[in-house]
Amino acid sequence: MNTPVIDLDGVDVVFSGGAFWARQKIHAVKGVRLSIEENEILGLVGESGSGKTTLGRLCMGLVKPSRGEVRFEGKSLYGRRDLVRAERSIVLQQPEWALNPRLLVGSSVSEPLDIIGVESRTERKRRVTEILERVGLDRSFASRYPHELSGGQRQRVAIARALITRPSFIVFDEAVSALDVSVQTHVLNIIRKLQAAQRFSALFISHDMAATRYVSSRIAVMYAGEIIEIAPSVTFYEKPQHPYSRALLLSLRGHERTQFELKVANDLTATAGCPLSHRCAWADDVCRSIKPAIRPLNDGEVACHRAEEVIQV
Ligand SMILES: Nc1ncnc2c1ncn2[C@@H]1O[C@H](COP(=O)(O)OP(=O)(O)OP(=O)(O)O)[C@@H](O)[C@H]1O
Repeated sequence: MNTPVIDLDGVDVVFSGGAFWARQKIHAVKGVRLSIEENEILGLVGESGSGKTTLGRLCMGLVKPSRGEVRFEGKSLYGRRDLVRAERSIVLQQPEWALNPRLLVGSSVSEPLDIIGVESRTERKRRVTEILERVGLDRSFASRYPHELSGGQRQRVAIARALITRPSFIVFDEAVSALDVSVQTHVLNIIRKLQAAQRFSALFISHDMAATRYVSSRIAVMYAGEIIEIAPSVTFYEKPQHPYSRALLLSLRGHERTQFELKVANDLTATAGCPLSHRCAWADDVCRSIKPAIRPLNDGEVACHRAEEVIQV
């Protein structure tokens, strides 16, 4: 088997939060084991505050694990100066964070070429034109300023900037969430086409289950810092194995009543058992007292004592 592009091995992240007179520990990521294979887009879904962005930042080497290890192409991401930054890129929700308002689009898009030492003006121009065309913008956009563009066009420029060095791994963190639905579909199609052309691997972080399905080959569900289900996209959307994943999908399909109280977001009441037991209609005494470990089931992995029964219904 090939070495995964990204490999998280038992990773924890603990932040210090709160006011200085009442510091508290925030356990944002807990014991995560996850790998992203070559040429794969892994979708990461979960409620606000579940730890998705922290996981994305871990994969970029922007957050240091408090425990465990993050490997990029088999090598630890930390303490290594030889890992080239241009091999990993990130696309955020607000393209404004990636684009300098005082720079022409062409200059913003070509900037990352400095990291890989592309100095020839002709070559830089050629690469900018090529990548702009790949995101559906003609060469005239290179001589415009970000404020002259629509939100969707700005996000396409941010994607072009992230991809110009041909990174092998990209994090899309809520990259289409701020766009109108019709523009969203257009940008998702561009991501799919670019992935097919440049064959990068990616972590696609989103609240939006439909957008995630559209681009991802596998789905991971996060809750309170933990991965509670991972499965191939096809089977996940047909037959999710965790009651929480089922509830997320039912709410997507417009069902208001699910076995979960999805509205009680971030109610992380401490329990010795399953962290979801206080919200789950399936929970029994075992769920309330013993924490389920994530385990293989069918063609995925799930952290639920009663998953075999859940998938029968
Ligand atoms: N730098 C930080 N310092 C302290 N706490 C942090 C930091 N970054 C994140 N957190 C906390 O870690 C937890 C997970 O946050 P994170 O942003 O990873 O979640 P998320 O699932 O991406 O949420 P959202 O969808 O709202 O962006 C939250 O409780 C958050 O407040």
